[in-house]
Amino acid sequence: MVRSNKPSAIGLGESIPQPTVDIKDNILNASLPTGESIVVHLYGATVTSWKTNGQEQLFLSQKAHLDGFKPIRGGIPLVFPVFGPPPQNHATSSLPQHGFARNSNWEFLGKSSSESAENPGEIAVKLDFGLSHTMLSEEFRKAWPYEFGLVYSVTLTRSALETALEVRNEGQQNFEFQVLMHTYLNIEDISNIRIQGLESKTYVDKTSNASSHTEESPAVAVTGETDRVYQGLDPATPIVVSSDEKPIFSVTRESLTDVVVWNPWIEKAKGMADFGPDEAYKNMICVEAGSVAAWQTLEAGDSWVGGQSIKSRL
Ligand SMILES: O=P(O)(O)OC[C@H]1O[C@H](O)[C@H](O)[C@@H](O)[C@@H]1O
Repeated sequence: MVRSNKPSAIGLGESIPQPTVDIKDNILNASLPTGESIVVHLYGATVTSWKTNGQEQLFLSQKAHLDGFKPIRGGIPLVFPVFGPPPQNHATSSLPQHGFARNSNWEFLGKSSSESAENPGEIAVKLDFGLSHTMLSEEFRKAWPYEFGLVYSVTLTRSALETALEVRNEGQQNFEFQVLMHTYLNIEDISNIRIQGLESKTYVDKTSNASSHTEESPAVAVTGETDRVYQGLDPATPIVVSSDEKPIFSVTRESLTDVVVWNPWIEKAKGMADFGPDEAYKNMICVEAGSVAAWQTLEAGDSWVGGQSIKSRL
């Protein structure tokens, strides 16, 4: 999205209402003058709420731990530097499933607001979060001893939620990483949901021995446990989630060519201690933009940026 670099109206004597940003107990609340809002926990830099028109767009388990005890079950946990259980004999082998970003304490780097170039008067707010090797627990630093810096930007506009991650290699050694924005979308009823934009793409089905398939459906329905890694997608082609044939979310990406579609369904939902209530699997679908089918190599001194933009209730 193109925005003007106009400075914030505050102090200029202009009357454009500005976003509000509060931080309390390591939780940030930001809202736009038009009413849209987000909540971000410094633990994991996890976005746990995104409201538009008074409606919650992200799913958060009622049993999610919000005290730093374990990664937050819901919202948008960030997966880095490994997706899933780490492979053996790899630099990430000693890390937990999905790495350390979602279970480390990030710092708030600051906020900025800007005016939409397309719709003057429409204000967006961007919150930046940082995590570097010096901030990791000793355990994580030992398990992945690279000198890195992450800057995660969460931008709330009137029509979208954008999340972007910059990965910097600040050391002398190259490193490999995977990244994923594990977005839990809030839905009314999984039986009415269809996902478009995946047809003819190859996917690995993690529920059946990582077997490889080609998606045949132009509108994928979720009728049982689903855990698929779709690969090699064009990031500019939106993944559209519809309910009762009405589009409710559209996800475009930048530099993220894989998309994971996950729903734990009945048994797995019951088996997760932090997932609740049991039937809540009907109210969520994870559409996760990432780069996970292969490894990104980042050379010493280089940086990489990837992100997603989610539009809701289109
Ligand atoms: O339980 P978690 O570690 O949060 O992982 C939750 C899920 O994340 C992704 O969607 C993976 O593809 C699934 O295999 C995994 O079950």
